[in-house]
Amino acid sequence: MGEFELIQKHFLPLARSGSNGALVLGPGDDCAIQRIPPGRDLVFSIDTMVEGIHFPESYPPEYLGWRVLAAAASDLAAMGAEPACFTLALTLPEADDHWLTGFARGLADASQTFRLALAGGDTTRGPLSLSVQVHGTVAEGRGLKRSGTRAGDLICVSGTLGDAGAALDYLQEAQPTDDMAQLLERYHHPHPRLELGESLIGLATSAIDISDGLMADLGHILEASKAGATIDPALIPLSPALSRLKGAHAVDYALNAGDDYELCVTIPEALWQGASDVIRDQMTVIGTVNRDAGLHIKDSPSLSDRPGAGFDHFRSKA
Ligand SMILES: Nc1ncnc2c1ncn2[C@@H]1O[C@H](COP(=O)(O)OP(=O)(O)O)[C@@H](O)[C@H]1O
Ligand SMILES: Cc1ncc(C[n+]2csc(CCOP(=O)(O)OP(=O)(O)O)c2C)c(N)n1
Ligand SMILES: [Mg+2]
Repeated sequence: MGEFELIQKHFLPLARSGSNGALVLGPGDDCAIQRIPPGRDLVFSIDTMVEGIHFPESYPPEYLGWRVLAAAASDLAAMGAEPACFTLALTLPEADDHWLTGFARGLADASQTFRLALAGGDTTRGPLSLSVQVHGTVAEGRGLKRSGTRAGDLICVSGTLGDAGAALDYLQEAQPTDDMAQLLERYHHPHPRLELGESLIGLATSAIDISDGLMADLGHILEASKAGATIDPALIPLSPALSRLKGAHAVDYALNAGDDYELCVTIPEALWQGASDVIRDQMTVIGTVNRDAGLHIKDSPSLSDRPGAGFDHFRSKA
């Protein structure tokens, strides 16, 4: 199968089935064309996944198709953006029809679920890696940023944390228990909080999605906002499966493991009290922003500001 045949067979049908009003021109020309509605800002970001770093070797292609788009879409959720379209740069060691069929199926599922149309891409030969650029829009000037939180704001996270990160311990498990299977599902099928992100515009003073771990990603908010925070580890939402499997260590996964693709946001207390049940039901208050610099973990000074928290591709081992 040649490069053009591969694109025609596996990606053009996907582009047609997932097309939406945002795209004036999809794949097949030198560029795609996206129309930005009046009064909206374009919001865009790119993310790369590399075999052996972001997903294991011989990872099922259908999971990979979903995961790569979900992880990229999570950045749109963190900005409160409405999804529009994406491009895909795919580097493959070989054109394996079976692999491509599975990959395209997972990608199509995610494309439809997240309302992100495939706008174009690039296909090359080499070690397996994928880059996805996502585009969305937000009302002019309203995009949620990492900066903007003030002392007194509540720190809230969506869902439960730590499951996907802990799932790494069970990826090779031949016969996972039900609890392990629940964690593995969180790793294979992350669900970026797109609707929640959009609904937080006007409430959240800052936002980030948790890809590197809560400590690291909340740290980015605090740095961008020039603020500090105290969080109570006892308030961090954990799934029953994670608590059963990891006991007292469950909270360490929630703080540092990453791969959650949940949101961490700050909200002034009065706005949180008045927030809709739909929002409040998806989120848990875990602490407050304060003036003193640094991130403090209540009752655990040894954990506070622990250097090296989160995932850093270039952290030196020294
Ligand atoms: N090579 C690069 N050139 C320019 N900006 C970059 C580059 N790599 C990362 N960034 C920027 O640094 C910021 C943090 O990146 P990253 O940690 O990858 O964010 P995220 O977790 O949201 O994907 C982003 O604003 C991103 O655009
Ligand atoms: C096989 C495997 N090992 C380890 C991890 C853990 N991991 C790898 S990268 C990463 C952080 C997110 O990656 P990054 O490239 O920093 O994404 P971004 O913050 O840009 O969204 C995590 C938690 C994983 N997902 N899969
Ligand atoms: Mg990134």
